[in-house]
Amino acid sequence: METILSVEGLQKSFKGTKVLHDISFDVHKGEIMAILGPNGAGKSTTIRNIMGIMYPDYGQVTFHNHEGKDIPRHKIGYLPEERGLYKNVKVMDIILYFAELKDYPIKKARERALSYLKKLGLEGKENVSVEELSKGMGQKVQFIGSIIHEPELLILDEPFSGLDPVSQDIFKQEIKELANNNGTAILLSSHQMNLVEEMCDRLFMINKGQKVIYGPLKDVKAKYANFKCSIYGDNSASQLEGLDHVTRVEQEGLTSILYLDQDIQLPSWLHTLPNNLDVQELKVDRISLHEIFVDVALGRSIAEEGGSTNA
Ligand SMILES: Nc1ncnc2c1ncn2[C@@H]1O[C@H](COP(=O)(O)OP(=O)(O)OP(=O)(O)O)[C@@H](O)[C@H]1O
Repeated sequence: METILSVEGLQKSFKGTKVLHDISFDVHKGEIMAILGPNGAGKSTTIRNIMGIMYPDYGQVTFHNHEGKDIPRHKIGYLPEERGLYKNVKVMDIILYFAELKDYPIKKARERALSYLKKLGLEGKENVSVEELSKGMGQKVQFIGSIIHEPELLILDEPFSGLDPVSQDIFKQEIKELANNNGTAILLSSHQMNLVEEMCDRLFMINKGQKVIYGPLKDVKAKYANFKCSIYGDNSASQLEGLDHVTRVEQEGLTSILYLDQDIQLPSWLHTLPNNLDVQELKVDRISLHEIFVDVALGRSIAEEGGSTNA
């Protein structure tokens, strides 16, 4: 697997407060790598250090064999968290402006722009002024601007925020195609865990500027996605909490969710359930990436473990 971007031992402080502690990860050609974490975890600061908007106090960023200020940034595409386009400029002109900034041939850029406008449902909008677009439409134009020059590495900071579900699906599809068909290395920051779970190959989760989890999605799920058992029936929380292998219980109405520990053997555990439990319905699932994320954000077992899988 060819490494396109390598981040090693990144540290950054603002006014004496350390917000990044020893952040290290790679992004490979043709993969979608997610950078995840609660608000204020340090995702955007990491991305800004990669983009050279600021430089780290320690550590380094390597793109192919280029480091720091020598990185050829025209080979990188970037959709920043802060959205913004010049208002009284036509859609095509702003996209061509992005292409020009990256030294990309204008004729080719125009053809690509028309094709992407069509793909993203903005056919015929090329001569419309940016101020006449809705927020979501503007975001699509900015997205096109970030990929118009066929970047080898694409960094997307919260690409789905503010998009309706249909547009989210279109973006998701497009991002997957860029990775699978064009071999673009993609670093994606997002809070939409369901989308991340459907898209990413690997993930890097940080909390308070520190690595918590790093590895392929399937390994992360195998390691952290414990079973949970939902029971519909009239049961007391204290009885359920007393059952073997139950780490915590959440109740809403007559539904109880029992979170189970890693050591469980499911068939034998089901046999140990006492006969006096009221079980009208019972379902067992693995917890989702969303729940793994919530565990990390709330400092439950995963964060305490400071665990990582092998990337
Ligand atoms: N320019 C700055 N000056 C001072 N503190 C900053 C600056 N930029 C970020 N921070 C602080 O660094 C920490 C990490 O912020 P960052 O924006 O990287 O988090 P994030 O993970 O992207 O969060 P969110 O999900 O809310 O966008 C926060 O405590 C933030 O207040």
